Amino acid sequence: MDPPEIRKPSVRIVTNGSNALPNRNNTGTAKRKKVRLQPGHSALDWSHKVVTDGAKGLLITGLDTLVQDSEFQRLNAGTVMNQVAHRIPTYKIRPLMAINSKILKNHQDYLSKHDFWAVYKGKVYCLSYYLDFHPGGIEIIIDHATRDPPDIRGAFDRYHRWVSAEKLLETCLVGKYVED
Ligand code: HEM
Repeated sequence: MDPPEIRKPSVRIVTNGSNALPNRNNTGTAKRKKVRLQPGHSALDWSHKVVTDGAKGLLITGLDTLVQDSEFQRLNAGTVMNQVAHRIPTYKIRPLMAINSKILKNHQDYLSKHDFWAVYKGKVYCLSYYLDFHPGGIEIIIDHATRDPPDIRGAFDRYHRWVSAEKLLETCLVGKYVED
């Protein structure tokens, strides 16, 4: 018996010649583009860093300048300042520290990336250490986090709604974002 005839699909697949995926795929999320991470920067390495350094509050940069910032002192008088002075990890401080756009801008050193904070769902996170672990690269986060308004929630959801940022950045929490 002759083998069944194999028919070519009638749908023509059109590419732009660079193997790029279309701008939006059928799940409604945006084009995916992974970067090559440095050795020691896998998701597993990040989980380890969170429970070691993060738990001790060591994943937060810029605290020395923060406590001297008069705008920060104005917004966070009393019990919060006390906890910061006692070096309580910021993710444990209650009520959360209040950060406005003026304070945030002093911690968005996107050229050296040594002190980089971003707003996600109304909370301020320190991404200085996480940036090198981000599978989508550093620039895309910096680009969105330095826009006005600064909340990266929309962009985040367009690329990976399924990722739990709150969990990944649990110990990178600086405080809550407040309007000026
Ligand atoms: C403006 C904000 C952000 C944008 C536009 C963005 C974009 C991207 C892109 C383009 C990728 C590569 C997608 C792929 O090919 O898999 C990616 C992957 C990823 N990003 Fe982001 N990202 C943002 C913020 C964040 C933040 C704050 C976190 C962590 C808390 C994060 C966690 C991840 C993870 C875990 C992956 C891997 C997802 C997977 O493999 O399924 N991203 N991101």
